Amino acid sequence: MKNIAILGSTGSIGTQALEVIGENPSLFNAYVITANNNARLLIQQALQFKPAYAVICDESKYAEVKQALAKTDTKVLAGIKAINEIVTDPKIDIVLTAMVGFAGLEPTIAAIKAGKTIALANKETPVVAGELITDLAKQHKVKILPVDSEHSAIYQCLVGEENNKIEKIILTASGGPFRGKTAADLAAVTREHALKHPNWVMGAKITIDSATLMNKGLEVIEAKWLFDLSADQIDVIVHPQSIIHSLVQFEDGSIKAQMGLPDMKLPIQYALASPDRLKNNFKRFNFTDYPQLTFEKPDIMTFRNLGLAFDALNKGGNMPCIINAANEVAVAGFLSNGVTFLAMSALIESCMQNISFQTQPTLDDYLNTDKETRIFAQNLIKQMPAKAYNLI
Ligand SMILES: NC(=O)C1=CN([C@@H]2O[C@H](COP(=O)(O)OP(=O)(O)OC[C@H]3O[C@@H](n4cnc5c(N)ncnc54)[C@H](OP(=O)(O)O)[C@@H]3O)[C@@H](O)[C@H]2O)C=CC1
Ligand SMILES: CC(=O)[C@@H](O)[C@H](O)COP(=O)(O)O
Ligand SMILES: [Mn+2]
Repeated sequence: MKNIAILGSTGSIGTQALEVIGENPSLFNAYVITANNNARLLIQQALQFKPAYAVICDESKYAEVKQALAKTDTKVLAGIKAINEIVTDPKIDIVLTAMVGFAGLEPTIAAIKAGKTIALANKETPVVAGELITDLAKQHKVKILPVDSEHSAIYQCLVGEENNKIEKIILTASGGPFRGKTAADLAAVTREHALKHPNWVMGAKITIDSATLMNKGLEVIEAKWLFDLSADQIDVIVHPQSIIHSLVQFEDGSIKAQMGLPDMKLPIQYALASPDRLKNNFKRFNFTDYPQLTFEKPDIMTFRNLGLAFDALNKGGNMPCIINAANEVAVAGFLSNGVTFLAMSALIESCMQNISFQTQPTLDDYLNTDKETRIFAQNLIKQMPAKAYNLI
């Protein structure tokens, strides 16, 4: 029986992880669950899964959760510091990082330092601090098992290939809801359009990232660190059906792909059960339902974020941290209707040009870069009319 700490149990990945745990009660136990402020769902999950701990980040919701769980054995904690502490509990086997955004960084570091296996969904962590995280994982002999579907695909393709060199990897991208659109079309798109992903149902932030292709940019950086690759070993191909989740090309030219219907429960289950595969009743892929699997080049002239992410990867240092923070502010601004779709790339580029660059950042430097970038980006949003951004 593995004890799992699910950081972000109330989100898209978190709720699907609980489904996987519920389907395999003899293998997995939800030992810790956490939410940012969704107290109602956290309470429901605690009543159903009976974890040892339920943590609510928003301290103003503590009393509500505590009262609702008063007659249970679940201990209730509050605040982000409580998450950093609870991940070190000796009974935890795996920490599933399913929180969204930069907030995932410190709990992931705390969990690695405590020697916990990491099931990594929070891609922002390796984007911001890939070198620091992978060095720490080596130092503490900790496994980082990818949950992101593309990285899980690559990881699965690499099983049994430990002695073989990777020539390159090919990350597949759906192209998002605006595939094929021109910049003029994009000037008028709304958050409602952008939130309709063609193949996946996910949290709001990653869904917008998919629409701008920033998700693929973040995944390129994530892949660099998880698989120790250089930027020119990472290709991106648009595959609108999201059936091939990614591919690895070895030095003999042979390509291995991992395929399946788009369903995050599979990579979540694979990470939790690793190295085993578990029998399940997930819907199976049928070739005749998909007479065409198609592939095309990403349009990086229109969807500028993918190119910006490659620039950040090539520049290194704290630049990926800068694009991550700028992107989080841009996406929040777009979701609240204050920033237009095209303005998001302009905002990110402006942050890349203006925030102090550091070649060898420490954790404190990342924390400061994140703060500095958010303030700068928020000021840009306040000062400049959205229309002006649209013209850049
Ligand atoms: N959804 C997907 O299919 C995929 C997601 N990922 C990655 O997984 C991560 C989670 O994504 P997803 O599940 O879609 O996101 P959601 O927005 O659906 O869920 C986010 C979770 O994190 C919690 N949370 C949000 N902000 C904070 C914070 N500041 N401090 C602590 N907890 C917080 C939320 O709590 P509350 O509910 O209270 O707000 C919620 O439990 C992201 O990094 C994403 O890129 C990767 C591949 C696929
Ligand atoms: C499910 C998952 O891993 C997402 O990251 C998904 O890949 C998003 O799709 P695109 O970014 O390819 O549109
Ligand atoms: Mn992905």
